[in-house]
Amino acid sequence: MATGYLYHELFGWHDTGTNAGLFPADHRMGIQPFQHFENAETKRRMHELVVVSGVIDRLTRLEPRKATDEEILAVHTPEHLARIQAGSDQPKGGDSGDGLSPFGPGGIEIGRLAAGGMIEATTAVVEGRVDNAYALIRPPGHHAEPDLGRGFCMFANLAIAAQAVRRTHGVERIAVLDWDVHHGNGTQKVFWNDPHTLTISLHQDRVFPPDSGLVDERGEGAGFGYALNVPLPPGTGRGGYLSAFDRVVAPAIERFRPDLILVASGFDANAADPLSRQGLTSSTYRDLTQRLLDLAATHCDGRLAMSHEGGYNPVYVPFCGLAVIEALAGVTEPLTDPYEPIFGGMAGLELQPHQTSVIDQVVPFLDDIH
Ligand SMILES: O=C(CCC1CCCC1)NO
Ligand SMILES: [Zn+2]
Repeated sequence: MATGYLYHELFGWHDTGTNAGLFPADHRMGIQPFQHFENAETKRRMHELVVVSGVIDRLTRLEPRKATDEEILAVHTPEHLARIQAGSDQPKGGDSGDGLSPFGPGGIEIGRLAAGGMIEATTAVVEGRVDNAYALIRPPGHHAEPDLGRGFCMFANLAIAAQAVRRTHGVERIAVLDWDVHHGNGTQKVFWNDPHTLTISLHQDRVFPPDSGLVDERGEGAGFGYALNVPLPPGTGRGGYLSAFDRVVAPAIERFRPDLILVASGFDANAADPLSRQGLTSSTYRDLTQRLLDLAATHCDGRLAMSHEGGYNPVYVPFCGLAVIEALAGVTEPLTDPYEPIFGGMAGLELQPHQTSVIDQVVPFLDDIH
C-alpha cells in the first residue's frame, strides 16, 4: 500500500496572529492576547508524531506547489482572489473575508501552497503514483465559499483539487466526506448544483456556521440529493459516528459509485477539542478510515485523498491524525494512543436514541442518489 504524504514547513508559517481566532486582545474587556486557535503548533505536532513514530518511513513524500490563478478561479470568484491578493500585499497582511480568518503579509503564497498541495496529493492518487494520500496542509479550506473566506479558511483546497483533476484527468464522479466537526459549507456550496460531486458532511449540529448543515440542505437543481448533511447532537461519540457512517455514508457512496473519494479531514470532533463538544478518539478515526479504504477498494481502485482541516487540541490531534495515516498506510502495529482509555472511557459515547433519530431523518434521502 503506497500512501502519499504532503507537508511543508511553510504551512507552519501561515500567520494567524494573537486574536485567538475570535476577538482581538482588549484589556478593557478582559480579553488577553492568545495564539489563534488555528495555529501552526497543532499541525506541526501532528507532522512531528508522524516522523518520530517512524510512520514517515512507510510513506511516499509528496511536495506541494502553488495553485495557479486558473486553478483557484475554477472555484472562487475573481473578486475573492483579488481580496486575498490585496490583503497579502499589505504590510501587516489581511483577512480572508469574515474577520476571523487572518493571514500575514505574503500570506496568499501559503494559501496557494495549501490548495496546490491538495491538488498534488489528489493528482498523485489519480495517476496511481500512490494508492491514497494525506495532505497535511494549512490554512484549511472547507468553509471557504466561492466569494468569501471564512472559518479560518482562505481557499477551498479540496474543491479546488477536485476541479483540477476533473480538468486534467477527466475524473467524473467524486464523493466528498467531511468529518471535520464543523459543517463543510464551502465544499457544499461549490458543488450545490452538481450531481457529479456527492458531498456528505458529518458534523456537530449548528456549531459552525451556526445556521448551516441542516438535514434539509440537499442540493439544488440537478444537484438535488447530492448533498447530505448529518448534524449530530453535541456529545456524539464512537457509536453515533460509526452508525452515521454505516447507515448514511457507506450506502450513499455505494449508490454513487465514485471514481475518487476525497475527505475533508478535520480532527475537531476529538473528545478534548476546544471548539466543539463531540467525543471521538483515535480508534474511531482509524475505523472510519478503514471503512473508507474498503469502499474505495470496491468502487474506485482504492483512490482516496484527504485534505487536513480543523482540530485544535495540540496534545490529542496528533494521535488522531496518526491513526488515520497508519490506516491509510496499512500499518499493522499502530502506536498506542495513551489517551484512548481516558477519552474513550467516558460514559455515553455509545449510540444514543437522539442521535439515531437524526440519522433516521437522512437515510431516506439515499433514494435520490442515482
Ligand atoms: O475548525 C473550524 C473553525 C471553526 C471556528 C470558526 C469560528 C468559530 C469556530 N472549522 O472546521
Ligand atoms: Zn472544524
